[in-house]
Amino acid sequence: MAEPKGPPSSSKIEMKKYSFPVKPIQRLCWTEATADHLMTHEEPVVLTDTDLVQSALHWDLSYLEQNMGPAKHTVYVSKSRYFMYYDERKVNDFPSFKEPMKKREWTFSKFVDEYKSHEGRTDEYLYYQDALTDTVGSGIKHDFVHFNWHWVSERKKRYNWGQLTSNLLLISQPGNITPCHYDEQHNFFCQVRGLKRCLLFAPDQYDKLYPYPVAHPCDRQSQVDFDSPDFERFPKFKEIEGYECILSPGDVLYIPMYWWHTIETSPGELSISITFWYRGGPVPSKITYPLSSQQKVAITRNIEKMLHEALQDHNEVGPLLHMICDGRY
Ligand SMILES: O=C(O)CCC(=O)C(=O)O
Ligand SMILES: [Fe+2]
Repeated sequence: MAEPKGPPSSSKIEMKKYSFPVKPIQRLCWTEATADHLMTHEEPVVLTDTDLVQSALHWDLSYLEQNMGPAKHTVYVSKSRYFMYYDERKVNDFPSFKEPMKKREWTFSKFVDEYKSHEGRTDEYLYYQDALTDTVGSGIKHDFVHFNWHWVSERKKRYNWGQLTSNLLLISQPGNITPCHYDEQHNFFCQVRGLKRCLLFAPDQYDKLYPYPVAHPCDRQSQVDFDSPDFERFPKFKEIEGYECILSPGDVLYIPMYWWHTIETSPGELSISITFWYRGGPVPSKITYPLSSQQKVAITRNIEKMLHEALQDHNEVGPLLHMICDGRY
């Protein structure tokens, strides 16, 4: 079968230029054997023809404004185009930590008003990021019920994933960027409106991406500034190699658990996306060795958490790890 026609490449739609090498993420009709092979091996793939969120492809700001209901929703406000996630529960342990963005709780119509008044501004940017819940009005409930739940639950069973945890609705201003991080869940990332460029890095690139310590509010995020990498602090970033795709409406990107990703909205237009996040499956009854990079990342997280818990001070974790390793391993 011929490869399905794809959206434009990043070189054709003015997006950020990076110096590291990237390979294309394959774009395949979900019924193809190669797509199934990639998913089975927890490798990313852009799936076409899933109809997963077909019923949402008509969503735009005015439809959402009329149908989202009166509840409040989370909108992040940032002084730059970067929206780095941080865990509010960890902020108090790091007194010098500066929140990279502010969290606001707004009704949808307040968001739309703010969105319109922020168009063209270069001092402040907005990014709506909230879970779809049953507070939404009947129009959106209807669209939600008509997502391709049959298809997605068949995928969950086939790949032995755990339960669906949430569907995050992401509404981005043109040009917004989510910096590089990994999540501890599998994700069917669905593009509904506009274009997004996704750069992914395999879990074995961990040492080249220098994540913040687990106790830090920016746990799971890379410390490397991709626009001007500090090669003295992060020398292995010079060896980074990634994968790239551009998503257009109807595309579903499988982002496997522990795969790093940074996502950029095209500068041309607003973007709407919906995530389907699934927990990892149960530990297999027969473990094979050597362990995968994913399993090793899980181990490092547990070691860091255990030391933090035992020492009760995140400042003591590094020195203890050095005491164990320096001159020994
Ligand atoms: O689309 C984005 O800006 C970020 C999405 C993301 O990180 C995710 O779905 O895991
Ligand atoms: Fe993510």
